[in-house]
Amino acid sequence: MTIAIETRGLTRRHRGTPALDDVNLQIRQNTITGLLGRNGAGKTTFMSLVTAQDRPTSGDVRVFGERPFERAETLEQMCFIRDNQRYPDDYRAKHALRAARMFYPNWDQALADELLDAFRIPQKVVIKKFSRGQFSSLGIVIGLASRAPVTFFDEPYLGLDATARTRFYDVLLRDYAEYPRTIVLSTHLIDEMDRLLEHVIVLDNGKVVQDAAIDDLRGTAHQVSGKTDAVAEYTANARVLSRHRIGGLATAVVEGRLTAEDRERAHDLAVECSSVSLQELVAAYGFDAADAEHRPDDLAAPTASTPASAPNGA
Ligand SMILES: Nc1ncnc2c1ncn2[C@@H]1O[C@H](COP(=O)(O)OP(=O)(O)OP(=O)(O)O)[C@@H](O)[C@H]1O
Repeated sequence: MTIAIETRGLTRRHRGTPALDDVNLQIRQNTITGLLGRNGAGKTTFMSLVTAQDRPTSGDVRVFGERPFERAETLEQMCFIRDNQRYPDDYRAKHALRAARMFYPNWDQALADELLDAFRIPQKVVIKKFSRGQFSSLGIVIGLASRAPVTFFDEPYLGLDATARTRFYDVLLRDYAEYPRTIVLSTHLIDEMDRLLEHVIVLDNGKVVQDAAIDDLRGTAHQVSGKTDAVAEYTANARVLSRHRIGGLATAVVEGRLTAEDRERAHDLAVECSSVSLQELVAAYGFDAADAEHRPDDLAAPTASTPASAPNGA
């Protein structure tokens, strides 16, 4: 197993406030990893640090064993597609592609041409006049045609219509199958993109709260809903990731697989247990107990049933 990206104690602070806090991760070569988490969790910061677009306050980043900063051989192996990419005012799509072709050693012009057509990217309009979706599409074309051994897509779908998003997912899977490489995607469209992902990293407040193969992650938690008292009793000894209450009814996401014993207890307490989607699970990891305390309709989160070690103190 080759490690493509490794970070140790990776920390980035802005005026003392951590955007990324002591992150220790290993991302395997030739996998598609979803980098997930709430707004401000640290996803873009992580990608910027690994691609040497920003420098850590402390800690270490290695890409294929090398420190990327000011190391051309490592930098040309990485492609980082983000929504605030800037181009010169007079640049059209062909100029952006020409620059990318010169930079990325594995560039595939035939794939770039195919995708320009497929995403209907205008040829005669300067990039600065592109619509939001056209701008995202150009990033997708460059990210895929670069065939960079390590490719980062930071929320690549902004402004894309449903047809274009589906096309992106299909082309990504097709090209990855033919040319395996290490791809890291940040996304909030988790249920839509989970079929692409083999591994998931969840960040919250700059820290890693989950790092697992997607198949291991599925079923690591379940949801219980019913009358508030009954849900409280069901969760009395459980590690609760999130809780919500509407009127006299409550829902909680509980860590742990749903066992036959759980089903029996649920039946006795007249509560309903169900599986959670990846999106619901990630939302539960980002659940903010402190916020919930201020909302009268939510159960006060930190209770005896919620061990202090739970993510976010939830
Ligand atoms: N240049 C900066 N100066 C001050 N704070 C910053 C700076 N860049 C990032 N931050 C802060 O660092 C934290 C992490 O930001 P980051 O952009 O990495 O989050 P994210 O997970 O990518 O969020 P989103 O899903 O909204 O894109 C945020 O609280 C953000 O406000």
